[in-house]
Amino acid sequence: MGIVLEPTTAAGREGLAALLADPAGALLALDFDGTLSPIVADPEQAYAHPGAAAALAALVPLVGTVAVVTGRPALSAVRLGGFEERPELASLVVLGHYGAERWAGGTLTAPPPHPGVAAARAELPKLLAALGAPAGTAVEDKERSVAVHTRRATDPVAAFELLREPLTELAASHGLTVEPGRLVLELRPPGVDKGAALSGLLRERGARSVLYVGDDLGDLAAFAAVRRLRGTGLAGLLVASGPVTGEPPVREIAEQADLLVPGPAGVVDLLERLAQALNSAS
Ligand SMILES: O=P(O)(O)OC[C@H]1O[C@H](O[C@H]2O[C@H](CO)[C@@H](O)[C@H](O)[C@H]2O)[C@H](O)[C@@H](O)[C@@H]1O
Repeated sequence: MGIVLEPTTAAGREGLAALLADPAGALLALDFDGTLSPIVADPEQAYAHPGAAAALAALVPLVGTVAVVTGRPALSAVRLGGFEERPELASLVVLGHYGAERWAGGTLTAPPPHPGVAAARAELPKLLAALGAPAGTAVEDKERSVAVHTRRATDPVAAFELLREPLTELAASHGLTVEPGRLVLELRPPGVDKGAALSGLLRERGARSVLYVGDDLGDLAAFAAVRRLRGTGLAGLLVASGPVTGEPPVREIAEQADLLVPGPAGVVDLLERLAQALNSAS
């Protein structure tokens, strides 16, 4: 079939074989930051890899469903991904805010905002000042959540550790949860995660196989869902995107993956190889 992809696990090889044998029954789901887009200092500048939208567009007519599952607001991923500029991506589904939002067919559906987010956001500046958060600590207002980034601090890991517990307490005091990620602590409403989001979409589409690609702690819930569903007969291939920007891959993701690819360029290469294999089989 002309595809050089070698998952390191038997389950991963089964997942890949099922996807190639029955593409109409497959759901391809990918995280955004660190997977389709490189990790950069400014979250507003995290544009997708130049080949990402084209690679996704090539797969749309070949597989059952193509989706992006992200912690970002869905519209932020749509914009940075350049998804709306490609008519071939009209059927792309983007699940944003860990599944709380859904963008499909150009329309966004989302629940009302959790009141705790506005309250936590209002208290953040005073708390960060009281904690002596170092220069470079940055607040990303995501509307349905608020994220505190430490990547631009002189010692990003020390800043992350300084803020971790107090932000967890602030979140809890407003009925929110803290989602840790790559040098980011996000205060967001509980009750949704990428595992529930992915499982729901798999059910909705009646998918018989799934490929999920992720790079960060927020993707672990999706990895866990695929591992659980494999026990019920769904075929699944778990791919880790990493390392990126000189950072090692997130350990738990790399450990649980069936295949490791080198960052967004490696993800795009993987998508192109899949499309090539499916085209040559049809
Ligand atoms: O679920 P994802 O699509 O992976 O989104 C997770 C978070 O990604 C973004 O932050 C990360 O990428 C930034 C841009 O490269 C980087 O500066 C930051 O250090 C990373 O943590 C995004 O800003 C967050 O809102 C997302 O929740």
